[in-house]
Amino acid sequence: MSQTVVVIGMGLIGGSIAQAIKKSNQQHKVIGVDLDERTLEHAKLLDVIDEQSTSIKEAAEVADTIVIATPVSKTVEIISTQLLDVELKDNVVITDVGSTKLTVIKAAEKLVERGVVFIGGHPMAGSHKSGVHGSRADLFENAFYVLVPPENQESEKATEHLKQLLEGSNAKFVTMDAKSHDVMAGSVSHLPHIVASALVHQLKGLEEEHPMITNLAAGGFKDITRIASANPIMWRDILLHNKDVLQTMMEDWRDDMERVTELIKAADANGLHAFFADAKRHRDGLPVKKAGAIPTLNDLYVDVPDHPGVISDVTGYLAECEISITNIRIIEAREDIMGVLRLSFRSVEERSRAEACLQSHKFTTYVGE
Ligand SMILES: NC(=O)c1ccc[n+]([C@@H]2O[C@H](COP(=O)([O-])OP(=O)(O)OC[C@H]3O[C@@H](n4cnc5c(N)ncnc54)[C@H](O)[C@@H]3O)[C@@H](O)[C@H]2O)c1
Ligand SMILES: O=C(O)C(=O)C[C@]1(C(=O)O)C=C[C@@H](O)C=C1
Repeated sequence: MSQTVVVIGMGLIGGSIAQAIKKSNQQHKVIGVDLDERTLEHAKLLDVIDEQSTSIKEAAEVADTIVIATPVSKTVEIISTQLLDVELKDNVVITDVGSTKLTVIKAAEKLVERGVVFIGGHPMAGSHKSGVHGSRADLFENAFYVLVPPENQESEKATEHLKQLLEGSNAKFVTMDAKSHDVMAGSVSHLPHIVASALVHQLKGLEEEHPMITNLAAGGFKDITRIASANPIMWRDILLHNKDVLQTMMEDWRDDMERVTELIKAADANGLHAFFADAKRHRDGLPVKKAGAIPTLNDLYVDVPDHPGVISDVTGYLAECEISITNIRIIEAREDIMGVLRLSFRSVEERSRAEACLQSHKFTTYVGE
């Protein structure tokens, strides 16, 4: 049966949700709502949505499902004020995609009191890029997608409805309570974001005295600080809405840094070794292949001889095989040694096809997981 789905906030996540819904529900109508008309024009041109609107009220009135994909403070405002003034359909299901859950669920209490079903949501995948241009139907493929249903009878039916609606995302749905979500997301997403941005601030502070410093910032710094390029409004809101959890985590973090400082001061070789060895053991044991904690990047490593044109050979063969690369990086390219290329693909299937394609051209490839 055809339904109307309204997605409020046509950015990276809203656009990806809209595309995933359209992928597996061609019969549904997806209306995109945003404050920014140009964003809506682009979403329409890119075929991300069927219709556009700048009015939450007008769109929400005709919606069977509403997905709110704005920064968390706006989401809270929309839920606790704007949607309260709307004559919603009787069986409407409302969800959000915000990176924090407790304040969002709390904000939804008034709607819930009115008999509206609200299920919190958070797809655990994304990017440091924002905006509808970066959105993709497969952005959440293989990633965990957290749902926070209320404790009542209708929630089971509504949860199933959402899972079905979002089936095209190929995400792995899990349900949990808001508090547990905020603690876990605080550890694996929010605290790392603060640390990444702090590292960039530290580099900035040294730039005047050491102008060469940015040239030396190689793999490690780039890997650990990529996320510092994300949207500051989104991250401001995340910290404001996971305040209590993050205060405690920052204190624990400070204690940890204090502990390492003491080990350095005391030149405690064993203590320092244990600090790194313990982290390595734990990090190496994290589920890389499974969806989740460390999302698979679908990477393929390719040995390349050190001669001019070899990278264009690799990309050329992949183009011939009609395989798109989402990221490419030279890991080792020093003189006299074999270089290693790291290629990233959208899915494991694409990576397998790339493997076969490059092996048929006599390249040695391996999956680094
Ligand atoms: N980016 C990620 O990696 C990621 C991953 C998972 C969840 N999230 C969550 O998803 C949400 C959206 O993030 P994003 O990365 O898509 O941001 P984005 O900046 O790409 O998009 C947000 C969109 O919301 C619109 N908007 C803002 N206020 C609005 C309002 N009052 N009414 C209508 N539209 C409004 C903006 O114009 C923009 O187009 C956030 O809550 C974020 O915490 C982000
Ligand atoms: O991959 C990235 O760039 C992200 O930062 C994605 C990321 C994360 O921290 O893992 C960011 C915020 C979200 O709420 C979920 C996912």
